[in-house]
Amino acid sequence: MDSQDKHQTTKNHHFTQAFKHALDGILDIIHNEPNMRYHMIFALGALLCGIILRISRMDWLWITLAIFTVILSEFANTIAESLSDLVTHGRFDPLVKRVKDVAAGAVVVAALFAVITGGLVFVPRVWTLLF
Ligand SMILES: Nc1ncnc2c1ncn2[C@@H]1O[C@H](COP(=O)(O)OP(=O)(O)OP(=O)(O)O)[C@@H](O)[C@H]1O
Repeated sequence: MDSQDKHQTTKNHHFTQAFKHALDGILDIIHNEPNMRYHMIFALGALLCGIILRISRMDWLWITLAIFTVILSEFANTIAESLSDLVTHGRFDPLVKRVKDVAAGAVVVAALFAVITGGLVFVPRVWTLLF
């Protein structure tokens, strides 16, 4: 990243520049949001279980959907938090409380979807293996 890029406020000039900034965003959220790292560890666990238990193509679709739903909800949550902090600078605001709580709720709902999906896919397979 050159010094001009660091303080860029204009539109991206080409695809590689846009992609690099998108990559910066992904690395930033992984580096700065512990919850994102937990989501990724769980996702890796689900992928390993899928490989070990040889789940079907349809089950892979559900597991992938669940993983990306949780990850995207964490992106949305982080965007909401960052914009809120930008506006309030640490000052309490009831509307910001609502924004942050609703955004956090979205992550919980997505995580619930992932837990249910994982349960529906993996539990019957483990059950058949054990009994
Ligand atoms: N400026 C504010 N005004 C009102 N309420 C706030 C404000 N900042 C934080 N809060 C309240 O504190 C809670 C925690 O805020 P914070 O920004 O630390 O989110 P978090 O859920 O801990 O973040 P993360 O998703 O990174 O764990 C929010 O859900 C909200 O209820």
